[in-house]
Amino acid sequence: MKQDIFTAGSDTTATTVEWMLADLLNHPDCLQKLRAELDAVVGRSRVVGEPDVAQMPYLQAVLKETLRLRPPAVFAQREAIEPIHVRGYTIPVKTSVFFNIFSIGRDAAYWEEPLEFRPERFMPGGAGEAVDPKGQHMQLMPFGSGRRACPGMGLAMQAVPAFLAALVQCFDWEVPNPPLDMEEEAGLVTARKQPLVLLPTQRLHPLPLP
Ligand code: HEM
Repeated sequence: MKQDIFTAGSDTTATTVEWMLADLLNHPDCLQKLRAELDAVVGRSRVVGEPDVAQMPYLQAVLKETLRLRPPAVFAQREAIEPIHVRGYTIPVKTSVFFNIFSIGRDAAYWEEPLEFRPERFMPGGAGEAVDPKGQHMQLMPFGSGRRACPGMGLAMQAVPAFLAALVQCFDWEVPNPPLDMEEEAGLVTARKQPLVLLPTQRLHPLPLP
């Protein structure tokens, strides 16, 4: 059980932080907006933390957009406990059924220009404004849904954006060899194919040395 929690909770969260940062670096206008929100809500005299996340709608939108476009867990699996009829097909009892979380988030029937990284779609007035990623809306279910949905989703929705926000607040990030390669590695967790190599420059000094 402990092993399950560590395995399921470490790669997923680390990968999400990496993709968030990479997508922000590819979209400097989004990075600027996030910095402006950080300056307004937190300022520069302390490090952003989990309690700030609720006051930062743009940060939350960046997280949701990353989970839509680059969900770390690409599918969820269930077993039919009785025959199910879907669109003229019958799924027999005991059949494994896979939900393609990756494709659902990129479905053009639900998401305008689905391959574009656009956190604004989750901001007030955007088409995704009311869409909750925690398994209530089928067009976005990065944590799965139902009784076996991810039990770490509440933690992830707090800790991941707080960590990313601290990276953006405390450092400027330079891409040594632009453009960033955004290819995905096939696997249980969709990691970056190439490691995210960046050069950090300190931007604020949250823990001044004595
Ligand atoms: C961005 C972060 C995360 C994402 C996207 C994610 C996604 C998922 C998904 C899609 C599932 C399968 C759900 C289903 O079948 O309906 C799952 C299961 C699970 N997750 Fe997460 N997860 C994340 C973070 C975490 C964290 C932080 C923990 C623990 C601290 C965790 C623990 C688990 C466990 C134990 C399961 C298996 C649940 C079961 O089989 O009943 N996850 N996760």
